[in-house]
Amino acid sequence: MCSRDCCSGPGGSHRGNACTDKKGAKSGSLAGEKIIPTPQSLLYPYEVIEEIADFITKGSGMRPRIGIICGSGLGSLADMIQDPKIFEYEKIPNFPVSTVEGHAGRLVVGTLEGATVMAMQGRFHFYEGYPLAKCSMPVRVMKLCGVEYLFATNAAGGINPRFAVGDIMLMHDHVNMLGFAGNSPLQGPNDPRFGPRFPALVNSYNKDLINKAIEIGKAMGIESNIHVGVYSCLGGPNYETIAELKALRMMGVDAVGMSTVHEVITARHCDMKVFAFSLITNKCATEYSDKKDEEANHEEVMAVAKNRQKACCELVSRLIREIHMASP
Ligand SMILES: O=P(O)(O)O[C@H]1O[C@H](CO)[C@@H](O)[C@H]1O
Ligand code: HPA
Repeated sequence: MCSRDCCSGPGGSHRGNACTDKKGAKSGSLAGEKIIPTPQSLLYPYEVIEEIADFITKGSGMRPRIGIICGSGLGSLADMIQDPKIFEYEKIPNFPVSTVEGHAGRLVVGTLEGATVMAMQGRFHFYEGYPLAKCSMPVRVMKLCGVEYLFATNAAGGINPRFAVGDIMLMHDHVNMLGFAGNSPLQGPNDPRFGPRFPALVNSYNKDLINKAIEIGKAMGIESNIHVGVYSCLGGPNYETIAELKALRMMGVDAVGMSTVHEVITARHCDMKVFAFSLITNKCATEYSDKKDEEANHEEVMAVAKNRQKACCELVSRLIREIHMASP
């Protein structure tokens, strides 16, 4: 019997790290025992994620229901949390550290608008040298802490010419460029305690939450600054070339960044409801120009995020209030 609970009954076994059921059919992803498994999904076995989640729920005395990932310069989303219990990433067992400016590197657990929440003030990016499974590992920790809703936020460059700096794009879909290149946070043997081997990603972004956010934008008087669109994640850390931006636009991408997609994939794999938005911190040039001020830079990204944090905080807190009021 398989000790990881992933085989279908007696006789199930692991060959290498692949899981075989009693008929010998593989439920993991390895083609044969002589193939060295990709370390991706094996980096954090279920039990390790469980230990981290226990550390947080016992340390905070809470089982949060909503998880928030703060984008670059949007750490103030976590500052709204009441009675916060703060966990520095370096003190959480087996947690990576944040290396990017604007990502403080701490987990904040508490209440917001009556709901129990946990927020990551600092996310992990592929370009920091972390594999995607490591970047999105905290989403699985959230799941085992009890989180049902993931709120993922990011700073992004606007490719859609209708977008202005400071606008908010509610994500209704994504183009996973890292996936096009054969990379996924779910790569490697699958542990069905998290989710299925082949998760569907249509309708990943919860329509009810998008509609509620649009209504909230109207109530806030910022409807002309709210859009619904498609986000794409590139590996970074370099910003995009003009040719890449033109290609993304032709593919129907409205905003581009270097995060979020792998977190959403991981969240949908374990059946969390997802709400995500991009704060447009810069307009992406799609024509060649010598003007230095048209080049994307992280200082501008941070400055715009700081300027727009109030609107982003209000949108998030109002939406959480609605979720909490609908089912306390
Ligand atoms: O996606 P977040 O973490 O908000 O940050 C965005 O801003 C940084 C570039 O300025 C990149 O990390 C990009 O992904
Ligand atoms: N490109 C990629 N990531 C980003 C951008 C951008 O223009 N702005 C903020 N994050």
